[in-house]
Amino acid sequence: MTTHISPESRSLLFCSQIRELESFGKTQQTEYSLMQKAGIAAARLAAGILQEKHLPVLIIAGPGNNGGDACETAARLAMMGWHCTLLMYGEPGKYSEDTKKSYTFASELPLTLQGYQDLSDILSTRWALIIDGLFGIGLTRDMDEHYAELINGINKLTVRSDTAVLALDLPSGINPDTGDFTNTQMLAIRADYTLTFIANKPGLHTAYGKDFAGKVFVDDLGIQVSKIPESRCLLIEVDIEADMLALSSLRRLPNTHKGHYGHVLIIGGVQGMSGACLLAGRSALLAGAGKVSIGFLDAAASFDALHPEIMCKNIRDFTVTNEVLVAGPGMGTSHEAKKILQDMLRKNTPIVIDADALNLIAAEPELQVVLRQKTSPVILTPHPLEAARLLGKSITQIQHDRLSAAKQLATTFNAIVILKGAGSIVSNPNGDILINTTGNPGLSTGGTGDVLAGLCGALLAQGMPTIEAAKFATWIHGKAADELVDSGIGPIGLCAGELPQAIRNILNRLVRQSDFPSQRQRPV
Ligand SMILES: NC(=O)C1=CN([C@@H]2O[C@H](COP(=O)(O)OP(=O)(O)OC[C@H]3O[C@@H](n4cnc5c(N)ncnc54)[C@H](O)[C@@H]3O)[C@@H](O)[C@H]2O)[C@H](O)CC1
Ligand SMILES: [K+]
Repeated sequence: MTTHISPESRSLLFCSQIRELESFGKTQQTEYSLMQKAGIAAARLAAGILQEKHLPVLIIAGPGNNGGDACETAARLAMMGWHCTLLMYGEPGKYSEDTKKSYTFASELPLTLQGYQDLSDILSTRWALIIDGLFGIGLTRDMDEHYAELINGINKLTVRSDTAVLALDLPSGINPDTGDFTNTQMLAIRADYTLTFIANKPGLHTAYGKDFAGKVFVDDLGIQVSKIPESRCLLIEVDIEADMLALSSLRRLPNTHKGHYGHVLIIGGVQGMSGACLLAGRSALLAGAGKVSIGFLDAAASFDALHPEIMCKNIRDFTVTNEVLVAGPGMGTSHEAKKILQDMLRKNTPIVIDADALNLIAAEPELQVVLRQKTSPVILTPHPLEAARLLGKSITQIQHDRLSAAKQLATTFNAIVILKGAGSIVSNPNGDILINTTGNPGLSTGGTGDVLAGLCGALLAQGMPTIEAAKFATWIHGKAADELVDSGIGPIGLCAGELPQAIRNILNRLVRQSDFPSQRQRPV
């Protein structure tokens, strides 16, 4: 039996694909059923979390097969000597065959079986670990009152104690495909760890799923790898070996000059918003662009006191030839801004479109036509509100299914899209989707989007292919924030202006590691 728990399973499968694999798995003759394998893997992980100390564990079993996984886990933990209380929902008479077997197995072992009628003892006990087997991928309706009471009670209990929560398959209440809640009450069990079965799932890595899943582990339950469909939805991880080719575009040969590393032109900066352009420009500079200019829409700053290397002019004084454009930071949405953007979109150069440039495109069908016709590389970097404007939807609709929104933007505008937010989505018009793994709430502050746009521009300017530039920029931007937080800078008070130096460190480290075979290692 192969029960291998890997924290790094990058392929993400949708619910319909998991169901197919589940059906296939059931036809395979093996010593253990899928449910038994799930229980064995979960008990093993729980033992690791508890560091083998035999403390009280609460296992919650719901009415479906997720509840069966829970019974199986409780049974295995009881056999290993843990003090288990199994809180049962649902009626044994209505269980699936597998769940019935697991329930019978558990009920014959030394553990405390409890019904859900009175939660007062449950919610006042100091559990070392709570295992959530209430609902898995089968939950589609709103929560009945007794489930709502349990979920609220568990979340209140764990927020003020050191009780750890392990979710089986997914935190109950989270949609496996989208990361949104499955219910209009916005209820889900908040987990510290999720052990997901058969394959990793997109909903654990974006939107509310990212908040509620904690650290994700994957167990394939021994399903033959050859049966697992090739996924078009992957987690972004930078891997020195696998990303060698993309990183090679950042290597520098001795006999080169600034012209080899491209010229990034930031376009924006109306009166009162020039800081956005400075942030984007500084980011492009520290991310390695050979030359950086800012074309201000209003009176230009004469130079950037922090980085006098950046050339500052009025945008009307530029003749655009082969620069990489970053349009939008602090651009405003005036008629003049629209005209300039229209001009820039017509140039046959790569362009990163952010902030007000996105708002202008959302409001002006003429600009949409020009954008769709572009043949040079385009990266759009909307946050959810900008995405909502571009698609004529509400933010709630965008966040309800971030993957579909990013996909729709990419196909509508024939561009690579980075939909920002917890678990940023990178979408390719060909249908491939990436979900970012780095970043933290320290990024929820003004100017971080300008830094991302500048970074995208710099990577394009240095010759990285468009999809790679979007992927690396998203990952490195989040990683920079993670490293700043690790060193005590943030999440509270992390400033966008602190990101470019951290980005520079990461880029140089990645290139160094990919350059010298002896130093190759994973960039963790
Ligand atoms: N089938 C297998 O061999 C394996 C399944 N695994 C686990 O099973 C779940 C999916 O199981 P399923 O029974 O389809 O769904 P759930 O357990 O999530 O529960 C759905 C269950 O609950 C009922 N229900 C749905 N919504 C509500 C509601 N709001 N109130 C009350 N009841 C509700 C619904 O009718 C169903 O009966 C999967 O996630 C895995 O954890 C394992 O992978 C092992 C193999
Ligand atoms: K669950």
